[in-house]
Amino acid sequence: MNDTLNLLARRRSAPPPIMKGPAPTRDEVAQMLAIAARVPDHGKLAPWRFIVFEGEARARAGALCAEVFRAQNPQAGEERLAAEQARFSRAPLVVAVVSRAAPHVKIPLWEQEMSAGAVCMNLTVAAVAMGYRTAWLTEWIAYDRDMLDRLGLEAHEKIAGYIHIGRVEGEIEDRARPDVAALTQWF
Ligand SMILES: Cc1cc2nc3c(=O)[nH]c(=O)nc-3n(C[C@H](O)[C@H](O)[C@H](O)COP(=O)(O)O)c2cc1C
Repeated sequence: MNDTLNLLARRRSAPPPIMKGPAPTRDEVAQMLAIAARVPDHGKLAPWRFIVFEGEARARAGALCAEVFRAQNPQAGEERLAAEQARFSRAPLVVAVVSRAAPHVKIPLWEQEMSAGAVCMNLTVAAVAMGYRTAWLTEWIAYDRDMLDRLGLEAHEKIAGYIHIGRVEGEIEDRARPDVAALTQWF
């Protein structure tokens, strides 16, 4: 297998809590995002955008998580609030891929949203090819309107994924993979 196939055949996610720095450099991030944006995109709409959380910005975003969580769960204990404060700090870098899909005369919403999924996967593969490990997460912060407002998402925008990126030493045990033959029909 060549390097590309080998990467794709072996890639697997890593849990953010075991991710270490250093974070990708600004140049590396720019390269990752350029590759991430190179996806099939019916109508050339670029129906997605990025929000990058790095360094102290992760703590600022975490403070928003804790604030929203506390407002909605007044009984929340200090431990839970500390976990919310740390939500964006588990990995050295988090990139939110935001779907900007909107009604269009020709291009269905579904196709625009799938393009955002492709962006997430391209970003994942680019980061892994650069020596990092990743986790594509959504969690409650992808669906809570108060949180999305605080992150500056417009009403029609959605989080396709928070791609967590960092360094992990050693191998990570794989998960069971689907039986592809059982899922494949040769028509
Ligand atoms: C859109 C999307 C959202 C996901 N959100 C979560 C999540 O919030 N929490 C989680 O543990 N896994 C989540 N996952 C699953 C992981 O990203 C990942 O697929 C899985 O942990 C292992 O798969 P892999 O090793 O092939 O990457 C999500 C996957 C997708 C596609």
